[in-house]
Amino acid sequence: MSTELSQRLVQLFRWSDPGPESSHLVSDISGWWRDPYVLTEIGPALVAPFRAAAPTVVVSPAVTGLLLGPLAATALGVGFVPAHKPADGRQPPGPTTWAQSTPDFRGRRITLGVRDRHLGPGDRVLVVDDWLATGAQVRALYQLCAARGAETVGTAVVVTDCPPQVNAELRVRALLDADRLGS
Ligand SMILES: O=P(O)(O)OC[C@H]1O[C@H](OP(=O)(O)OP(=O)(O)O)[C@H](O)[C@@H]1O
Repeated sequence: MSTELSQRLVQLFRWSDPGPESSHLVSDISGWWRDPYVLTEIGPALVAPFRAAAPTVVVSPAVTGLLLGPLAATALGVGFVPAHKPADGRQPPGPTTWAQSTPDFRGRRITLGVRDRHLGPGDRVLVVDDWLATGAQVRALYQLCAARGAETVGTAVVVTDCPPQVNAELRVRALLDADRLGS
């Protein structure tokens, strides 16, 4: 990744205070999307470590993944498959394979679903997301891909906050470690 991109990712990131009802700050990554350089460069930077693995498809979880995943897929010249979260209030139509995560960074067990007709044997999946905290949602996506007979080549994220052993287990490549962003 270029120094310019990593500097902009850090400079454009904000921690946001949701108010007295919240005990913690929340990440604000909206500045990344507003910057044309980041928007152009982030997809190619995410996929660069995985080009040799020849992914055939990018899979990303809703909702931020619906923006980031297509940027990565376009950079690879492959298609994109969203992992739906019915908790959002919308059910994907047609046959769908489901997986449930272990508790994620907010203690939530997230149900994720991928349309059967978009993923199957012969696919080599690159998972793409903005942030890895516990790795719970990515692990559930790996289970989901395996249930469809697809192979996972790894996970590309912008920021990882995971311990090294989790990054290694999930074959994670990140553009930034969370400690670059302070708190
Ligand atoms: O490593 P984990 O503990 O699994 O958590 C990481 C996930 O949590 C966040 O998504 P969230 O579910 O908040 O959805 P969002 O994209 O709507 O922010 C983030 O975008 C990752 O997808």
